[in-house]
Amino acid sequence: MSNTKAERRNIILGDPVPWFGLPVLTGGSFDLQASAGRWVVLSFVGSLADPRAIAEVGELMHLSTSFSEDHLVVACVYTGQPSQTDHLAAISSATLSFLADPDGAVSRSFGAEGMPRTVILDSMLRSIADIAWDHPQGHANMVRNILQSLPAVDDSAGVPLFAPALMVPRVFSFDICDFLIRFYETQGAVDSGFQFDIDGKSVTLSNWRLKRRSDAAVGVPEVRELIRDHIVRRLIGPIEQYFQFKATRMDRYVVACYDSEVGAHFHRHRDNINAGAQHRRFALSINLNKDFEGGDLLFPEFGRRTYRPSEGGALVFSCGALHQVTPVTKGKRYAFLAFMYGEEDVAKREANNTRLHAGELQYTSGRDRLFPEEEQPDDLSSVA
Ligand SMILES: O=C(O)CCC(=O)C(=O)O
Ligand SMILES: [Fe+2]
Repeated sequence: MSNTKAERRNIILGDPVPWFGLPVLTGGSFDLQASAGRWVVLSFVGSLADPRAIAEVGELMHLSTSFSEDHLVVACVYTGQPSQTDHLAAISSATLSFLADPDGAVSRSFGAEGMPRTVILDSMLRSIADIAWDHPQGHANMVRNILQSLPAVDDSAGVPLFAPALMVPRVFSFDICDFLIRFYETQGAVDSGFQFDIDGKSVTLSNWRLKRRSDAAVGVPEVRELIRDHIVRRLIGPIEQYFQFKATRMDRYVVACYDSEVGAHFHRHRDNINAGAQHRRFALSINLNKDFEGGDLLFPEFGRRTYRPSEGGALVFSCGALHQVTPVTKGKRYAFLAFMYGEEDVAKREANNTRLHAGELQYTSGRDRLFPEEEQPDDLSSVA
């Protein structure tokens, strides 16, 4: 989303900054929302032709090499149309990227019009520093001092951080867990794709750098019923009690497997960002086994603490939360995965059908009901 109409705006320290997406000069794209959960350094350097821009970027490049990508990332934002990008490809890294802001709209929205500057964000994408090139103590000097003084994200709040996730043990019995693992092994699984938005519409593509997992969709009515029944009896209550949300719909019943043999993992993402996924409210992960290493959930905005549901236990979290699954390093992690939402989201989901690329599964309300007995036959509901 390149915000072409953005007005000039000054950053208010402490406030969240606007999310944006921009192309990376060396290929791919940068999404600010997916970069949360670490210190983010946005350096608006103006035109690549400016010799000072080259000098400032040199300083940032040097600095970026001393940090890990879980701690800090630097993105240098250029305006105009840079012609030579080969040397940028050579110095790009996990902690340093170069973004194209051809019409300067994003730079303007960060107050960088006229005076290049570096804005530093915390793990929740709120600005903690705004350093202009004309800073009296020197721009590069100030940036260096700040970056070197930043604590680990885990220590950045001054108190221990916990993700707003609900852990509910014993939703599935061990027998159901074993049954679902056998179901996965006998039914056969397919490579699990990652959703991208292309031209405003969502499409599922395979990208093993972002996600490596195999999924078996649960289509058999009796198995779906077994799952639905346990979720309704054991999980809907706690979700309502602790999150004040009545989940009445659930979809994407999948048994997933993360296999250490292929370094299975799921990179940082949010579940409700894509055009066709905005109806999703809560994500549900139920682990089906425990004999594996790695494969933990992590919510980077709340530090590097990891979360692992017990065998048969559920972890429920907001689809708006940034999360990732760490690589499985030993054995296989099996999990039942689904998304939950409510009656008010059905219309949104139906409308989202037009925001799915051809070939994506179109939604029809019905099979996602958690309380099918409450379904009103159409002919009755239309009787005045
Ligand atoms: O493996 C998990 O527990 C979470 C998977 C996930 O984040 C997703 O499918 O969107
Ligand atoms: Fe997810």
